[in-house]
Formats: sequence, structure tokens, C-alpha cells
Amino acid sequence: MASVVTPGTPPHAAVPVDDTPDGPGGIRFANLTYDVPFSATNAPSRVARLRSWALAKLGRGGGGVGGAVSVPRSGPLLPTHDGAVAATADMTTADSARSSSSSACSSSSSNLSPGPTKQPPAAVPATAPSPSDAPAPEANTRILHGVSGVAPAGQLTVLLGPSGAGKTSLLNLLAGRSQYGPSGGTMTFDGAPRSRRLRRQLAYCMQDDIFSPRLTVTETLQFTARLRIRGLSRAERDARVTSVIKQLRLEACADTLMGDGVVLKGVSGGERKRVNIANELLTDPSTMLLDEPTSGLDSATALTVVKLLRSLADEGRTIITTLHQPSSQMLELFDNIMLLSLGRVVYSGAAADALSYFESVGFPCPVNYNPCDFFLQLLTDTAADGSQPVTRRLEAGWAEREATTAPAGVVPAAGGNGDGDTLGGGDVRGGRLTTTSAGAVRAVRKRLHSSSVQAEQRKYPVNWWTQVMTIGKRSFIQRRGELLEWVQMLQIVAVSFLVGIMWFQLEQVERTLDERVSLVFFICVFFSFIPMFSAIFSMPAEGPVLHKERSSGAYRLSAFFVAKTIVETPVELLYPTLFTIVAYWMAGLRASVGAFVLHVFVLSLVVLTALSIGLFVSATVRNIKLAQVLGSLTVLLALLAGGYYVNNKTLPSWIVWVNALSFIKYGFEALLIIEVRGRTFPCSTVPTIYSGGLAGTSTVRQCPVTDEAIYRAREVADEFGVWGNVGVLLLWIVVFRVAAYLSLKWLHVSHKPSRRAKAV
Ligand SMILES: Nc1ncnc2c1ncn2[C@@H]1O[C@H](COP(=O)(O)OP(=O)(O)OP(=O)(O)O)[C@@H](O)[C@H]1O
Repeated sequence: MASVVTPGTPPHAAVPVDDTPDGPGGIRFANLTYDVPFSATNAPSRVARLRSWALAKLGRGGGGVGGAVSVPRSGPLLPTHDGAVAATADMTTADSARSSSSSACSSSSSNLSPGPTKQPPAAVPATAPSPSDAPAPEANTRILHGVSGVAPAGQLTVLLGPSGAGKTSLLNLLAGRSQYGPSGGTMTFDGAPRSRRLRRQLAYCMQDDIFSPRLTVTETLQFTARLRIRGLSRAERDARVTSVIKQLRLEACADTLMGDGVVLKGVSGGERKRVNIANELLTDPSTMLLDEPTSGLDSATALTVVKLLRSLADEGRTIITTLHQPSSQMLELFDNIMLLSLGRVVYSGAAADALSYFESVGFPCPVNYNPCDFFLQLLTDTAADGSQPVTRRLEAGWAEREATTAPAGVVPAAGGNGDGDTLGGGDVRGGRLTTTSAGAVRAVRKRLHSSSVQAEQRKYPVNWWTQVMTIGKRSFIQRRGELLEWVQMLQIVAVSFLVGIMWFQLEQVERTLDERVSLVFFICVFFSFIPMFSAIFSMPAEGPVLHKERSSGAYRLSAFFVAKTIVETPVELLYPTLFTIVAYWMAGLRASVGAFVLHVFVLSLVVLTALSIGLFVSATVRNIKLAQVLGSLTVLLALLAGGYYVNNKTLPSWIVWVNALSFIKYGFEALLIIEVRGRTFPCSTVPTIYSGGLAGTSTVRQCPVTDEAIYRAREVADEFGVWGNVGVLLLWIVVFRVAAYLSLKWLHVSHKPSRRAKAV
């Protein structure tokens, strides 16, 4: 046996560790605190941050970022109207702001008074100070204040609390997915600290059920199974998917698209929630954390989902879920309830004991009232002055109870010590007749223990190549669906015919040279805009799925990136190829198969360059509007500096360098060389810049017009040749792809928990 104690955690909060299937089951956490930087909650302006930074550099203080000022810990405890004492000593001003803002959202009058049955202790002391409850550093806002609890194996534990109470933050901490990691406290899972192996056993169903919209339910589950389950044959994996579909009663929608709920119609809201659970259930997790699995569902469907969770708990799994407004029918299905208010526990224990506890502290639930509604109303009850005396009293009451009854800072598990032995078949737990047997709990844990010991050795469930193949196949289905949309097809076919008609069968004479050059330039510009914006919109669409899957440790970012590149490259080249087949021959561009093939090749590179730049922009800038603006500016700059509208001669000398930055210029020059190299064009009666008959070139006309004359007129560096331009485009593609990869890795979708998270 060992102990897990983190710095800043009082020794009494040590939780025994027994890393065996027979050790204490479930999740235990004690004195968990969670702080987020003040700037994250209050978002001071850049100017304020800059000012703060400058003052700090000058050594003049400045009150931290955004000017947070701590209320001294020894500051006065606020008396409340009923004589109880409000524990505000450990709140920063940011806390107070959060507290009062959440008050402002709740009812404005205090209409819940203590009932007559039992009087609460005359004056409940404030939360007992403990090291983990110490004030957060000045620049932080404390979201969770020393939260302790137990979610025993084989039981359904429900987190309740008003909006902003910290339910999601607690779940994120337990799942190791919080943005900043816990700042203090301990947690153990089946008696052991969190480890890589646990990450595989722990399923986290996030509130937003994020899926690739163009996959069916079965495909979605099959791809997850392929990525997250190791060592099964294809038949075994399919059997697992089928059994999960059956377990979650998804047979009727097995072949329905997931959809996105906006443009693409797919499964219903309730089905989507169940697919979300099914997706996590595939790995046969011992522990499931669910954030609002019933949000947006009607009461009957919500009850079905909760019943499902009940049955999963009865199989021996540890289930913790947050719920917004459970019905009284649901209450019957819960084993334990943990009530949170502004980051503090006000009750944690058997669901069936909650009412008697509230009665014992002076808040009896009215007859025929939904107890959960009653609890939540108590916690949102606000006095006329904005204070929350009831909440404060409940917090203080629970803190006192914790201090006196559970020296380890751990609430006794409902119905026993949580080791599973007390959960005999037909055991009465929290007033509910349980069906979970100690054997079921032990069987689940033994099975998972042995399989996960092997998993411990590996960072990812399947090897890199399998990851690439699986993600590639999935991306292909997704992109194929998008690309083959008839609207997109229509756009390309229409534009290619339009172009073919506008530039129809250009004569090979000087008179049409300008049109020929403008057509080549137009093609480059058109195939820069379309892919640039397609890429800019791709990350916002794919990012959430990537983030979710990377957070569960399903695959490497490099596998995603390589798969995306391999699959999307040929798919993205479909449109330029289609366009060229129609427009090239209709317009009468160089009638040679070699020139045609080279034209398609160079145009493809232009498309890939625009895609790579767009990908980099969307991977770096999260704000889609800003990404759009940056994308437009980039293409516009590339267009203006592309060599058609302005060139080195017309540009002011100090800005000539922008020409070199225009990727369109390289594509344009390469295509122009392909078009005119080695060709001559008979002069027409009206002189043009190409024959040197116009001012600025030569007074003597040179007939016929040669390719060199065209290069001169257009300032094309022909010594660079087609392949020189191709080389530059390839360089742009590589540079921006690598930059996009690094940006994704370091800026947004790293699955790695923060250092703080690793420490606990
Ligand atoms: N990373 C963060 N940055 C800034 N504020 C945060 C962060 N994480 C949580 N918070 C704040 O912490 C508080 C608790 O948030 P949390 O999402 O945990 O509440 P919740 O109980 O799940 O609410 P809801 O029921 O509305 O989902 C909120 O006021 C939220 O704004």
C-alpha cells in the first residue's frame, strides 16, 4: 500500500492505494481545488495586460493581470441574516464577482426559509481552513474549493448543482482533461492514481456530442473500435460494435448518418446522445464520466438514458454523471448525489439520505415536490441584497459535517466502504434495492486490470500505420461526401463552361494574347480562392472531433495529419482537373497533351499551396471570422502581387518584395511559360505591348510575337522556367503544412494534460 499526496495537500487527505482488482473500487477524491487564471475568467483588454506587464517590468506592482485584488484571508466573515456565517475569507475579488454574477442569474428574492421540523446548529462555523482551501494566487480565480467525494464502483453517482457550480470542471479534473489541472488535492481510481492505463479504462462523454456528420452510426462506431481497441480481429470488432448497438438500442438508426443537426439531417437528439455513450462504451471502460447526457432531451428520452446509465453501473462500472434537472423518477435510479454550489460541496452521499440530511439542517422538502428541483432552488435562492444565505449555510453545514465525520476528507460511500464486498445481490443501498453484486464489480475490474496492464506499455492503442489508415479511410468518406455534393459539382461545371464560352477558341494571334494571358491568370486566382476557404472552414469542422479523440489518447496528431494529407490531396485535385478538362480545350489553350498534363500539374500545386496556407491560418487562428479575413487578405495580396495587374515596373520600389511572396505569381508564371514557350503569334494590325509597339517597350514592332517578347512584356523570369516555379510552390506547400502541424500541436489540440494535471 502506498499513499498519493500532492504538494499542498494535508497529510490527512492521503488516500490508500491498492493497485489490484480487489482494492477499493471507484473514484475517490479529496480536497480538490481548481484555479483558472484571472485573465481567463475576466479577459482583460490587451491594453490592460500590456499596462500590467509594463508596470511589473518597471517594478511598480500593478495588482496582477487585470488588477485582481485579494480579500485578505483574515478578513471579516460576513454575518448573514439568519445568524450563520458566510465563508468568504478565501475568495478573491474575482470569486466574489463570479458569485454575485451567478446570483444575478438566479431568482431575486429569498423565498425558501428553514422549515420548522429541526433547527440547524445555532451558528454553523465557516468552512474549516485547510491548506488546500488556501486562497489561490492573486491572478487566479478559484473554481473548486477543496471538493471531496467518493463514487464507488458499481454505483451511479450524480453531480447536481446550478449552472456555473463547477460540475463540468470537476468532471474534467477527474478525467484529466481540465485546461489547467488541479491546483491541490488527491484522487484515486480503483485505489490507484491516474495513469496512462487508466486513460484507456476511463470514458468521458462530453456535453457536446461531436461526430463526423457524414458517417453512419455503424461507421462511426466501427472507426472508433478500430482506433481504440487493440488486438481484436475484424470479425470480433464488428461483433463488439453490433453488441453495443444492441445494448444501446440503436438498431433502428444503425445506418442513418450522424448529421450535424443544421445542414445535414441525421440521427435524432436522443439517438445522438446514445451514440455518444455507445462510442465510449466500445472500449469496455471501468469508469464512465458523463457531462449532461440528457441535455436537450424530452423527459421520457432522458429517463431512458438515465436507466441505461443505471444498467451500466449495475454491470459493475463506476458511473459519474452531471444532470441538469432530474425528474423524481430518475432520483430512484441514483445511488449517490453530490450537490455543488459555486465550487463547494453542500451534500455528498446516498441519494436516499439527501432529503433527511436537508431536513436535519433545517430545509425539509415540501410534500409532493421533486427533491432535485428543491435542492437546486435552495442553491439558487438569493436575498434582496444579492447574498445567498441559504447556500452559505448549506456549505458551512456540510463542511462541518465533513470535518467531524470523515477524517480522511472522504465521504463514506453510500451503503458501505466502497470495496464492493458489501454490495451483495439484493443489497439495500441508499434505500434502493441494488442489483449490482460484489462479484460483478470484481469481474469487471479483474478483466480490465489484466487487459490494461498490457495497455500500460503502449502510448496508443494501435500502431501509427493503423491510425493513418483508419483516419484516412474515415476522412475519405467524409470528404467524398462533401466534394460530391451536387451544388459543388454544379459550381465547378458551370464555371468551367462559362470560362470556356467567354474565352472560346482563342485565335493564335497577337490580338488575343492579352486574353490568353488573362485566362491563365484567372485560372490561378480562381483555384486559389476556393481551396483557401475550403481549408479555412475545415479546421472548425474537424477540430472538435480531433480534440475529442486526441483527448482520449486515440491517436497521434502526426497520424491525423498524414492521413488528411494523403486522402485529401487527390480528392481536392478533382475539381481543378474537371475544370481544366472542360475549360482548357474549349478556350483553345495550347493544343498539346503534354502541355495539358503539365497545366493540370501546376494548377494542382497552386491548389495545394492555397490549401496549405488556409490550413495554417485555420490551425493558428481559432476565430473563424478572423481566419476568413486573414485568408481573404492573403489571397488578395497574392492576386495583386501576382504579376498581372501590377508588376515590378509599376510597384513603388520599397514594396517590390511583395511580388516574391505571391504564390499566385509562381503558378501564373509557370502556366504562362507552359502556354507560350517556343510559340510565335502573328502580329495584328493594332499593336500591343507584346510586339513592342506600345509606349514603354520599343518603338519598333517585332513580328511575329515570340515567347521571349511575351515574357519581357509580362516580366516573367523565363530563366526560372516551369520547374523553378514548381520548386517554389512545393516549398510553400511543405513550409505551410509543417507550420500548420506545429500550430495544431502546440497551440490547440494537444491532448497532453498540463503539468499541474500530471502532478495529481
Ligand atoms: N477554463 C476556464 N476559464 C475560465 N473560466 C472557467 C474555466 N473553466 C471553468 N470556468 C468557470 O468556472 C465556473 C464553473 O464552470 P463549469 O463549467 O464547471 O460549471 P457547470 O456547473 O458545469 O455549469 P453548467 O451546468 O452551466 O454547465 C463557471 O463560472 C465558468 O465560467
